[in-house]
Amino acid sequence: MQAPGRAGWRVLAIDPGSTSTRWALYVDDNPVHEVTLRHLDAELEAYVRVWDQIPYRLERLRSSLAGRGVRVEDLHGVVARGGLLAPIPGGTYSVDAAMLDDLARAERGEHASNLGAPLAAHLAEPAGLPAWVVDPVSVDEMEPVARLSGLPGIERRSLCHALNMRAAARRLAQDLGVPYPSLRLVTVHLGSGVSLAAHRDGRMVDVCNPNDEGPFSPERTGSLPVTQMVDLCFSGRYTADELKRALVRRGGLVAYTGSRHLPDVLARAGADPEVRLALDAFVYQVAKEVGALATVLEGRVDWILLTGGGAHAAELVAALTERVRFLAPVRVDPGEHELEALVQGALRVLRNQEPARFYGIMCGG
Ligand SMILES: Nc1ncnc2c1ncn2[C@@H]1O[C@H](COP(=O)(O)OP(=O)(O)O)[C@@H](O)[C@H]1O
Ligand SMILES: CCCC(=O)OP(=O)(O)O
Repeated sequence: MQAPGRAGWRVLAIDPGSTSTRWALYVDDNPVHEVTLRHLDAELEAYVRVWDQIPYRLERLRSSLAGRGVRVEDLHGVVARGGLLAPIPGGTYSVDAAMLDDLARAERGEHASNLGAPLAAHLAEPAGLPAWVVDPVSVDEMEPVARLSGLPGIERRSLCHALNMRAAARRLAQDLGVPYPSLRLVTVHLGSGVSLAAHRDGRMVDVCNPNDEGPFSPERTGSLPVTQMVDLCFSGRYTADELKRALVRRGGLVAYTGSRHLPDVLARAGADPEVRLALDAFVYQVAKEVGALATVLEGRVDWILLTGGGAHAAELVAALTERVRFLAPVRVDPGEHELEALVQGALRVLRNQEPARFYGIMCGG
């Protein structure tokens, strides 16, 4: 691997989302460029599968990089958001054939983050550079006791906003001047989906998967009463795909209020009792899950950490804090910082602070 030289480590980070591809160039810990490329529905709907978007997004990335004068051959590596991979421990993973194979098949689901590894590899490989993903959404460090659902054959799945929750946990540890593994934390990612995790000994020993369970979110239902759900499945009103989409994209706050945007919901809550009830129920359910994860940590919680875009909403944060502060002090670290978290993961490898892991080896490939 190339040495950093006087100019420092130059890392390109890529974060593909459902309606955008964001990229950033960092030199060491400092951002030089941060760019969001927007993708219109009309541009993406031509692609049947998420994987089919690779040439289109790659072309947009290449021309945006060229427009800013960024040359791939001047970099030390390319890092991207990981996708719906096999359940693996957290860390920085080299993009390898087994990973690309898994993402191309998308057996664990279609998600824009599945594009991170192939985009990074397409840019890095011709220049002989390493490509990595960091803390993908499928990070799984759950204990055996957390996996049972109550029905043999259905296991709880560890899917969550691992990258942002772990990065916020590391920032908290750094600010406190203690190692991250020494902290017992409950983290809450307040995004369009709400993920939670209990952290102990540097591992997320239980998580709340926003697509399957826990509180409702700005656009997801979370847990539902199971017998009523069975009736809905057999009502003939939806195909399986339609129902899944409704649960993860059109459930929760947007279903009750017509909006998935917290500032909008908060602004209307004063005058509209139904919106107020939906907002109160959202806060109630998130707080209830914080309490559940506090019991995973036997009540010994050092901090409750609120992060994600929703943590910018002061009224929401105040209401949530009011309900959970009896458990532990609450720290607010708003925003997603995913590009920065990706770069930090790459830098830990470049600086030999952590080895890169190999997906194929981890998954027995
Ligand atoms: N600056 C902000 N102030 C208040 N609410 C915000 C802010 N940014 C995002 N949100 C809200 O947080 C929720 C999650 O949004 P976002 O962070 O964009 O999530 P995602 O990336 O998961 O779609 C949305 O309801 C959004 O309206
Ligand atoms: C599946 C957990 C991660 C997640 O929900 O990501 P998005 O909010 O980006 O869909």
